[in-house]
Amino acid sequence: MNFPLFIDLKDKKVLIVGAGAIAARRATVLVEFGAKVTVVAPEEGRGAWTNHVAELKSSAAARGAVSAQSAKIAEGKSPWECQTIQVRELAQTGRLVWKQHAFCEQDLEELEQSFLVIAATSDPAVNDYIARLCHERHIPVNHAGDQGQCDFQFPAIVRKNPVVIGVNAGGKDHGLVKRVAAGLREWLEGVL
Ligand SMILES: C[C@@]1(CC(=O)O)C2=NC(=C\c3[nH]c(c(CCC(=O)O)c3CC(=O)O)Cc3[nH]c(c(CC(=O)O)c3CCC(=O)O)/C=C3\N/C(=C\2)[C@@H](CCC(=O)O)[C@]3(C)CC(=O)O)/[C@H]1CCC(=O)O
Ligand SMILES: NC(=O)c1ccc[n+]([C@@H]2O[C@H](COP(=O)([O-])OP(=O)(O)OC[C@H]3O[C@@H](n4cnc5c(N)ncnc54)[C@H](O)[C@@H]3O)[C@@H](O)[C@H]2O)c1
Repeated sequence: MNFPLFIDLKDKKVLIVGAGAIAARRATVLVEFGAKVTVVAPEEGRGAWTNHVAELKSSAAARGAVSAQSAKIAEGKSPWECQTIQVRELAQTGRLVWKQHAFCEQDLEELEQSFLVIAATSDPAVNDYIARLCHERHIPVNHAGDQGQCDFQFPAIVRKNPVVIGVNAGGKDHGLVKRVAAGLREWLEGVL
């Protein structure tokens, strides 16, 4: 069972390696909490994010909705599904710095200055390598493809100022986490 530590991320450097769906989901949340995020990746991902965007578009078109986002919100989808912002847009609007190349030696300094690191590339060997670099330097790392190499996990976040709730199931059931968070969001609306 993981301990829910509530960390002040304001102006702390976070390095995310990879720019796919997972990286975008994490970057969106971290930026919102004030972290100074740098992404290192040659291009945006073509994995889950591409499917997600295609699904958003077809669902919006089917409903004749004004925007894909509003269609999803109307369907009661979770915030990550509605609100995740792509890495390119976060970079273009100055909310993070995107170093557009594959992770290499010149990024070591960035890694060493980071408070947290997220290894979320589609290449397991690169993720393993980043996790190892972090473990050797005692920098907390989240490895998107292997929970055994993670020092911390991402919770589902429920928040209404000033309350923040993080939901986690020890990495055993993200579907359960999503359902619990959805229930808590509804409940929090009623009590605050
Ligand atoms: C809470 C949330 C936060 C977030 O990620 O932003 C979260 N996952 C969310 C969504 C989500 N995750 C996945 C999909 C399917 C589509 C997709 O691929 O994107 C979706 C989307 C959906 O379900 O709609 C697939 C998935 N997830 C993990 C694996 C690997 C594995 O299980 O090993 C796989 C692939 C294997 C599989 O498909 O089973 C692992 C993790 N997911 C975690 C958190 C961590 C601990 C969770 C726990 O405590 O159990 C951990 C360990 C990551 C970590 O932190 O290291 C967020 C809901 C936010 C919300 O609703 O507000
Ligand atoms: N934890 C979770 O919730 C979860 C869910 C699904 C998948 N995963 C894992 O997360 C990984 C990423 O998933 P995704 O859907 O975001 O992938 P994706 O394919 O959409 O994106 C991969 C990203 O990695 C980048 N990349 C590849 N090689 C790189 C390198 N050498 N240096 C820097 N960047 C590099 C690509 O440019 C791209 O931006 C998957 O491979 C899988 O292991 C985790």
